[in-house]
Amino acid sequence: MDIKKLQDYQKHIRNFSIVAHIDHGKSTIADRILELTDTVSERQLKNQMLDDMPLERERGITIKMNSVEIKYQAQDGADYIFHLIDTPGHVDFSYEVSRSLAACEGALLVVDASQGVQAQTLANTYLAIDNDLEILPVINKIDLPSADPDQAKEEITEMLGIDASNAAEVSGKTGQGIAELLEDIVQNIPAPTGDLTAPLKALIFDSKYDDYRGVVLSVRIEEGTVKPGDQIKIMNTGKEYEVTEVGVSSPHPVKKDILIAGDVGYLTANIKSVRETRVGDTITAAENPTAEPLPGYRQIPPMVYSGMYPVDNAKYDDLKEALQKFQLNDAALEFEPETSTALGFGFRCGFLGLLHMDVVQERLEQEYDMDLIMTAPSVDYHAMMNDGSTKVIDNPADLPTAGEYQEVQEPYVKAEVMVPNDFVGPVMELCQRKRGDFVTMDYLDKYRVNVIYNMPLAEIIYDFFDDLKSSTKGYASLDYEITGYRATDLVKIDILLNKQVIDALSFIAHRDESQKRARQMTSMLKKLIPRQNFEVDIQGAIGAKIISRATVKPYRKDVTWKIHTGDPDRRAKLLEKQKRGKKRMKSVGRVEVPQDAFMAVLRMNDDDLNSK
Ligand SMILES: Nc1nc2c(ncn2[C@@H]2O[C@H](COP(=O)(O)OP(=O)(O)OP(=O)(O)O)[C@@H](O)[C@H]2O)c(=O)[nH]1
Repeated sequence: MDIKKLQDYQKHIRNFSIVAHIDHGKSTIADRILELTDTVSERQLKNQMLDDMPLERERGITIKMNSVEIKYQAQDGADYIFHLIDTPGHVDFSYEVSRSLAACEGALLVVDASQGVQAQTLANTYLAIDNDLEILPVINKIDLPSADPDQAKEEITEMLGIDASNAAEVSGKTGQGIAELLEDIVQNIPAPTGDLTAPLKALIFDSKYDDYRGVVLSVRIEEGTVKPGDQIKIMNTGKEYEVTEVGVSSPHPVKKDILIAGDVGYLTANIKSVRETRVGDTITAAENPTAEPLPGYRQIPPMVYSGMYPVDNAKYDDLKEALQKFQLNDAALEFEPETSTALGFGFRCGFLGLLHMDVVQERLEQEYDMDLIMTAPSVDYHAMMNDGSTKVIDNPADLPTAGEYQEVQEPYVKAEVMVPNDFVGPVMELCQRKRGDFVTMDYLDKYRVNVIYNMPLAEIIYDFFDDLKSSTKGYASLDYEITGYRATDLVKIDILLNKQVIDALSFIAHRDESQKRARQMTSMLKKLIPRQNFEVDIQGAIGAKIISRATVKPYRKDVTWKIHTGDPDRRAKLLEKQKRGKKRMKSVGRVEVPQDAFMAVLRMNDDDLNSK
């Protein structure tokens, strides 16, 4: 091994991430960089190359981060190696941002020239600062007529304390300024400095299960080197493996002979089981281990829980296996078995937020071919029991009956909403309606205000974000963090179908709102539960007291009655459609309940009730 050569190579590495507020153009800029450096040929370059999961493309959001090795010949004539690590932009995924930043020396801070600094810009910049990264401000979308790069620079300097006077001005759309940005990266982001001769010390920042190669680990080598044939040890578990392959993603896997301190790449070592590695663990050499592991990652607790059940009860084991595989790619997903009298055997799953929950459900259905019923999301409550113990309730059905506990506490968040002045009124009105307590209001500049409220997490996870967008014409941005638990006056509302309590439909609400919520829920269920050949009686109850009711009338004839004499093709199609619809139905007692009904609690907004 020629150390001099490797040291010289190391000096030419630049590891960086792109951080931004959602939609400010991270992925677009990444694409332009890939294109300009010929990392991907034009034929290969699909829009937003880094977002390779179908779901990401569909939704236009970056969910899992990816790293790409880019070769760049700078104006000084030398060849540089960039490792660009993409990060997700949604609040639900900030834990992944933090993970990817730990693998970098620098970050491009992308700010939309027409929007300026927004909530997630602040949050992500703080994560970058926490990781001691060199931050390069980049003003994007300068092609827009509404762009005001000087204003954006001023905001970065004032609000983040980062000198942005020399910030790159680019357009991810037209490619303007990207060439200069590449030079900026070479000049301003420091090269990694890890000791090449020290024992191996590498951080696992992501892992992926591959049917052929087993677990593929994304690693950042901090010290030493690693190559195929080396014996490695995972420090957390003490387990040893022989490295079978190392390489980089470019963005497709490219094998390499060796990875050295400063490299960001992948490693395989016949790691078979889902539970053998954890993102955040340190890898070292088995024979000559490093003294101390790297700091690792904070385990981010789930914020939202929901029951997940196979539509077909016989698929329980398949679902278990799918969840286990899935969890390898998604350290934030938690699950444990649970049973529901209504739905049978399933799992209680913990998610980072509603978007995360949707993403997990959709991917399990698409990639693992599962048909799932999910129950309404809930936060976890703490019940202070009469005997002095604390019971954690992540399933509303488990809330003990009144009298058995002293009080129930719910998680609270500090919510920061950044809005233009004109919308302060509607934002405050909304926060108040969601049981928020006003904390303070900071005027950021002439135009914008940061409004801070303490609010129950349960109010945020439902439709707060959508309501916020619609009451501010999309101008507001939201950031929140859990601050603790508070006792509030909560009650459990049970839903009965034909006099039978359906545990999967129970939910928890504030007592002041319980009557309204129960009414909304029963009328929503009336709309969602299809007619059956008998009457379905829907009731909302607190304990034994019925507080709302609705009835689904029986149907008279089968759906094809209108066209009995008509086209047989159409009749067949209609029956097929009906059958497909059934896939997502669950028989609860005798009543067929569709998936939507279990999510009805999410759709009980005021408009629906007012329209009654
Ligand atoms: N006019 C203009 N539009 C841009 C520019 N850069 C990005 N966009 C558009 O802005 C939108 C968001 O861009 P993305 O690159 O997906 O944003 P992102 O920050 O990666 O978003 P997430 O991955 O969801 O966090 C897309 O519709 C882009 O086409 C630009 O320089 N000019």
